[in-house]
Parts: sequence; structure tokens; C-alpha cells
Amino acid sequence: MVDEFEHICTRKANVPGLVVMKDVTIAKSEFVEGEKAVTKLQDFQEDPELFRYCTLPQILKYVECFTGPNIMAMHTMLINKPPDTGKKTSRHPMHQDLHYFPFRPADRIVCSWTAMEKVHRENGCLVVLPGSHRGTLQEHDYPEWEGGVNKMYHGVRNYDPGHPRVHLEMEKGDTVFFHPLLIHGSGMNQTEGFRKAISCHYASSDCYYIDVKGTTQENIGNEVKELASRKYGVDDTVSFQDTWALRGRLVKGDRTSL
Ligand SMILES: CCCCCCCCCCCCCCCCCCCC(=O)SCCNC(=O)CCNC(=O)[C@H](O)C(C)(C)COP(=O)(O)OP(=O)(O)OC[C@H]1O[C@@H](n2cnc3c(N)ncnc32)[C@H](O)[C@@H]1OP(=O)(O)O
Ligand SMILES: Nc1ncnc2c1ncn2[C@@H]1O[C@H](COP(=O)(O)OP(=O)(O)OP(=O)(O)O)[C@@H](O)[C@H]1O
Ligand SMILES: O=C(O)CCC(=O)C(=O)O
Ligand SMILES: [Fe+2]
Ligand SMILES: [Mg+2]
Repeated sequence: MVDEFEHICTRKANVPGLVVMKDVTIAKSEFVEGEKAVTKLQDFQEDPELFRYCTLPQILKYVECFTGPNIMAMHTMLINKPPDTGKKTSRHPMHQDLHYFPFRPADRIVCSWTAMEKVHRENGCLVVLPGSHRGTLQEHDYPEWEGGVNKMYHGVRNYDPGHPRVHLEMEKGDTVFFHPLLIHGSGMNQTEGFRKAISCHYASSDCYYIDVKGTTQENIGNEVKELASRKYGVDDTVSFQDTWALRGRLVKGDRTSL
């Protein structure tokens, strides 16, 4: 999967639907090429080698405990957290993944996140607020960071900075499974290396779509629709829900609703 990532970065592989994201400060600097420029691959569901991750039985065995037998891979990501450029933009603000999802119930959604190398505090491991998955979905927006913020990196507006935190230091191949309401983020990468992880958000295909109009999710819904229109030229008849239905892939059981 590391090799496939390199093929994509050096344009030896061209994958339909894939979104290649650069760190905001790297995108604005000159002469950065290939994999050193890429912060994140989003939506690799059409890449057979990377998508193999989402179908691994040793992952699905645990996923099924949360989703039940009808399992959809709704969102796929390979994160290549770059060495921080000095602007602290390699941080990922504290957030709840449910903010991005117009489907419910939350308890039938789960993220698997696998370290592709050793992750620790220095290279920006995941940081979680234990117990926060028992709360509700919070309002999210761009944090007010001096050095800039990456596109769509929304953070929880008001979270208690005194809440206990756990740093998830992991060995290569270790996987965490977490609830979409769990407040989490990741720190700055203070090493010279790129910290790689691969992840998939799964949901029961029995989940249902919700309308986010008038909710705290309206802001991200509008951003995703703008991106879909800019990237694929689709008009307003393609809804936020549709962008998820088009990307989701069944990995086990029947596609009943999503
Ligand atoms: C048919 C319908 C199909 C549906 C498709 C819909 C696609 C949606 C994909 C995204 C969904 C996200 C949902 C995530 C949910 C899961 C939870 C995970 C939490 C997250 O990880 S959220 C963060 C994810 N963020 C993204 O994925 C951002 C998506 N990427 C982009 O929007 C573009 O890659 C980006 C960043 C705008 C770059 O566009 P691009 O056109 O490729 O780049 P250019 O080099 O031409 O630059 C244009 C302009 O943007 C500036 N730029 C570059 N990188 C960034 C950045 N990281 N942040 C902010 N700004 C950036 C660049 O400097 C240029 O600016 P100018 O001022 O010079 O014009
Ligand atoms: N959808 C989910 N995705 C991932 N992890 C989940 C999900 N639902 C529950 N968990 C995790 O499974 C464990 C057991 O879940 P449970 O609902 O019993 O929560 P709990 O944290 O034990 O809270 P409670 O005190 O209410 O039992 C918890 O550690 C929780 O973080
Ligand atoms: O890998 C990370 O740094 C965290 C990514 C994350 O939480 C996300 O993209 O939703
Ligand atoms: Fe997240
Ligand atoms: Mg319990």
C-alpha cells in the first residue's frame, strides 16, 4: 500500500474520484514534488490495492460488532502527515467525524485507523478525549490559527481544554476503532519523516440519510457540495447525501439503505 501511494504521488496510477490534498503551506510554496507534497489521499475506493485495506477480514471482524452484517465502506483516507513547515498546519484540530456524515445512527458507524509506521507524540499521533463519544455532536468551524488551516479541517468550537487526553502511540500495523462522536485530533509532526496512516469509516448499510439544513452540519455540507461542483461540474441537484451515496461501497452483506 505504501508502494501504491508512491505510484499515485508520482502519477504512475490515475484513480477515478481520488482527491489528492496538499498541506496548505506546502501548496503555497514552490518546488515540492511527488509524495513530499501530498498530505492526504481521500476517496481511494476505486484503487483496488488501497481498497483492499477496507476489505481485510481481520478488520471487518471488529467492524461487524458495531455495524452488524451489512457493511459499507463510506469514507477512505490515506494520511501522510508532513513534517511541519513551522506554521503548525500539520496539526489536525480536535473534531468529531460525525460532523462530516449526513447519516445515522451514530452507533452504527465506526472508524478504523491503522498506523503504517510507528506513531508517537513527536510525529503527531492521534489524541483523543476519552468518554466524549457519550456526548452529542458539537458545533464545528475553522479554528483561529495564525499559520493557516487546511481546507475542511473544522474543529470543535468549544471543548474543555481541561478534559483528560490520551495520546495513542502505536506500532506499525496497530489499529484503533473509534466512535464517530469521539473527540480527537492529532498534533504537529516535529520529525523529518512523513507519518503515514490508512483509515476507513464504515457504516451499517441500514443507516439512513438525514437532512443537515438548519443543523450544525450545514456548513460542511455546503463546502462538500462546492467541492463536488468545482471538481466534477455537478449542479445543485447533487445533494450532500448523494456525494456519500456515490462514494460508499458495500464490503459485506446487502446494500439496504445507504
Ligand atoms: C459526483 C460527486 C462525488 C462527490 C465528490 C465530493 C468530494 C468531496 C471530498 C471531500 C470530502 C471530505 C469529507 C471528509 C469526511 C471525513 C472526516 C475526515 C476529516 C477530514 O479529513 S477533513 C479534511 C479533508 N479535507 C479535504 O479533503 C479537502 C479536500 N481537498 C480540497 O478541497 C482540494 O484538494 C484543495 C485543498 C482545495 C486543493 O485544491 P486543488 O484544486 O487541487 O489545488 P490547487 O493546487 O489548484 O490550489 C487551489 C487553491 O487552494 C489552495 N490550497 C491548496 N491546498 C490547500 C489546503 N490544504 N487547504 C487550503 N487551501 C489549499 C491553493 O493554495 C490554491 O489557493 P490560491 O489562493 O493560490 O488559489
Ligand atoms: N460505534 C462505535 N464505534 C466504535 N467504538 C464504539 C462504538 N460504540 C461503542 N464503542 C466502544 O465500545 C466500548 C463499549 O461500548 P459501550 O456503549 O458499552 O460504551 P462505554 O464507553 O462502555 O459506555 P457505558 O458506560 O455507557 O457502557 C466503548 O469503549 C466504546 O468506546
Ligand atoms: O490521522 C490524523 O492525523 C487524524 C485524521 C482524522 O482524524 C481525520 O481525518 O478525520
Ligand atoms: Fe477524524
Ligand atoms: Mg459499556
